[in-house]
Amino acid sequence: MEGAPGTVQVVGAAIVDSLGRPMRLLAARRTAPPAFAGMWEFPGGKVEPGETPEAALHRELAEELGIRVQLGREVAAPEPGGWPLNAKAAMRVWFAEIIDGDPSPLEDHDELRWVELDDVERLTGLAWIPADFPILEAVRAAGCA
Ligand SMILES: Nc1nc2c([nH]c(=O)n2[C@H]2C[C@H](O)[C@@H](COP(=O)(O)OP(=O)(O)OP(=O)(O)O)O2)c(=O)[nH]1
Repeated sequence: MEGAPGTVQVVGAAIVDSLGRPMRLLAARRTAPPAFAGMWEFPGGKVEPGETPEAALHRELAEELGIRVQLGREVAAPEPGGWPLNAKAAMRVWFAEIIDGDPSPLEDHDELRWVELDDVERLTGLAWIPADFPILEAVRAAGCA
């Protein structure tokens, strides 16, 4: 599904240790661009023309982290295009569990960290991209449901 016209469609993964009983979330620290370098995010990226959002997410996770995942449910977002990131972009986020590979920061990240979902202080204490905080809250709420 395409996002709203003129909107850059971004996809991200809330990678958890187990889709059935998520306890930990994998946070990734960006290396670029300078405005986002050092900030934590949901690994993912932009959907390319002709690509489905799910295919884009699988591609990005393979490129960036060297993993294959099983996607779980989508983290319900306030708009069909997903979570607003800025004036031009919105991100849809899916839960995901690793089914192959050991995640490593191959591209775009310099550190990966598993964080307990119920350790709110530690999780929200990371310097996430500001637009990600509401998403993080929804991930926690959905994951702990
Ligand atoms: N991947 C990701 N991007 C996010 C998050 N939060 C957030 O505001 N963004 C923004 C940063 C970027 O402006 C945009 C995603 O771009 P990207 O740089 O990850 O996309 P990409 O891998 O396809 O990169 P490129 O081809 O444009 O170089 O969305 C997040 O949690 N994950």
